Amino acid sequence: MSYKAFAVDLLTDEGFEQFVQQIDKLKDSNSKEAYLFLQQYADKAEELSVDNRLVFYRYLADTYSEQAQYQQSKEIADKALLLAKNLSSPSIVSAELNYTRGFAVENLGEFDSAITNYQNGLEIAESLNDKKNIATGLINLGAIYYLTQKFDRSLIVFNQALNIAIPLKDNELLGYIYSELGILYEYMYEEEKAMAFYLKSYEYFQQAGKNFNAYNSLRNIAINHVRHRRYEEAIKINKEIVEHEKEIGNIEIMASAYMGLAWSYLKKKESNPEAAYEYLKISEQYSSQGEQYKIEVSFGINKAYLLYEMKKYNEVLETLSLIEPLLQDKKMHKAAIINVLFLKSSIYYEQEQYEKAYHLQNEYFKLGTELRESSNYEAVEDLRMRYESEQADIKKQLLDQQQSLQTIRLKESEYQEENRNIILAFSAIVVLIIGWFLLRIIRGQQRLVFLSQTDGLTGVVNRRRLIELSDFFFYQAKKAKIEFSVLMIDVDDFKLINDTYGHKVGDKVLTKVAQIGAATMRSTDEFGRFGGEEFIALLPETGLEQAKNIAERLRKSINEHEIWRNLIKGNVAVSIGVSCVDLDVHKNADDLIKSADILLYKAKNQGKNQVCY
Ligand SMILES: Nc1nc2c(ncn2[C@@H]2O[C@H](COP(=O)(O)OP(=O)(O)OP(=O)(O)O)[C@@H](O)[C@H]2O)c(=O)[nH]1
Repeated sequence: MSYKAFAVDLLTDEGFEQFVQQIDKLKDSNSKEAYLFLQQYADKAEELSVDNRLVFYRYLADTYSEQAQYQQSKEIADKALLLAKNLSSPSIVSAELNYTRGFAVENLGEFDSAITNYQNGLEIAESLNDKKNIATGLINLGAIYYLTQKFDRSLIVFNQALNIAIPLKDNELLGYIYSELGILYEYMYEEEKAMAFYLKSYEYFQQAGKNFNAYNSLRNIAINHVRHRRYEEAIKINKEIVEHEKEIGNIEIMASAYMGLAWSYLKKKESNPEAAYEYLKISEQYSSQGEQYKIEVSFGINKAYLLYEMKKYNEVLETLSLIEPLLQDKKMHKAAIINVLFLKSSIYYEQEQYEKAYHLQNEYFKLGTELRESSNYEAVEDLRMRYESEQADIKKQLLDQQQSLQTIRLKESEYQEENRNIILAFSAIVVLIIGWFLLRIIRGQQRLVFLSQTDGLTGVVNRRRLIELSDFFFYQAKKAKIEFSVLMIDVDDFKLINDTYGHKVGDKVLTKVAQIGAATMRSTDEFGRFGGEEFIALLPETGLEQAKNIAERLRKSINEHEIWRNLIKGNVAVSIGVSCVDLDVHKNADDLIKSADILLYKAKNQGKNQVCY
């Protein structure tokens, strides 16, 4: 359907209901056409009654938002909210206008103002006991919370929304909640759960006939694929998306589809930087059409990363200089700033401007730690478990109320199969723009290992990094119930080596031990210097038995190495303590390291040059 096919005299109080129905249809099929259609009537709205005028303005503000014209959306919503003050009793359209305004300012980076609007809207909806709008307000609040890293609050309000939406059986609402839960789980590094929620939201939007939203859910699925580095698949899907441009009619999705293509072409096995650059340019054209703060920042960061990968360092700095003012003015979440710091410090490092690189890198780590601490993943984990079991209970109750559980399950599985086929047929996804921030942080942290956390003498990772990594592996082991072992390694009679051959030789011995240690490890392990003549090996996804074998192999490689002949008389030996995570005994990574240390001293006491576990 085209907006031109609409009759022009539709916007009257008498025909208003019909007008709204038509607009709803048009919005579902093509948001750009709905936007163009409403534009034609903007002047005519003055002739409507106050009630109808408010509804018209809400639609107008909504379509502005859908076209990423947030400033206009905000202005229209402000005008309408002023008008709403004249109403004799509160109307639900005031709640909706608050949500619309909140969404606009959220995308302009004004988070506090957005929270106020969402809370105002929620209050009105509650006073009118309008369940759907209460749920909508909760969804909006939940999204702001995860954007500002308050994951626990976000989880709470999404679950409140879910508890309202499930009995209402409102597919559109459920689509929104699952989509938001998907993003939240993505922020919490729960990739599989995120994917499951996106799929659910896709299914609900499909059932609700919400075309644009369904595409948006598919776009969110994309980030999941990209995180797993399935670039070929991402290319196929992004190409599908760009082919459906007319149907989708949204510049944000287009900008991110082309950005997704650019990344995939650059990072895939047979990298194609030229194609990547071309796609980057197309993406730039789309993103420049919108004034969306999120697009501007995200696009800029993505562009900078791509240029960095292409080693176009001056262009990277130029791009970053355009983003930085946006970050200073507005309260965007810290992830964006972290990315800018990382990129700048990496470039200064490449350009051998070490002092600048070091300075920025310190800021990067400080902010990274703050971000991690403020996120408080463990507390969220407990909440998550509670809510997931609660949801499972609610679902069971609902099913119990209907026919026999057996038939329903059968129907469900048929339905899921059908949906899976639809998804496979589409296989269309685009990158979720905010999600890129997260992806970039992970990469950033990996790269900076080489810049800062290396032991100056031996070249292996230093104590600080070992502690960070052990915390991370321990958290993973606890969360996903996978094993994690630690080897504590100490050079035997090292004082004697120092005293006999001097400190220089002592240093060489330490360097060689580090080199042999690092070379003996698997690619997933980390070998580093803990201090003095002590080393640690971190072995993620490794049980005690396997860790013992690795420790023994390491002890032998060091003790039997030929290199010692050139340095000292006899061979260098090490003692090793081996400990594997036992959640009944170890509360954190520090406990685990202490266990390994105790076993190391047992090995020393039993005669050195041996492994104890
Ligand atoms: N050359 C050199 N020596 C170091 C370095 N760091 C610590 N040391 C020395 O390592 C020696 C460690 O000695 P001890 O703790 O007595 O241990 P040990 O002689 O290895 O004895 P056991 O551990 O019982 O086998 C000390 O003399 C330290 O001064 C370093 O970076 N370079």
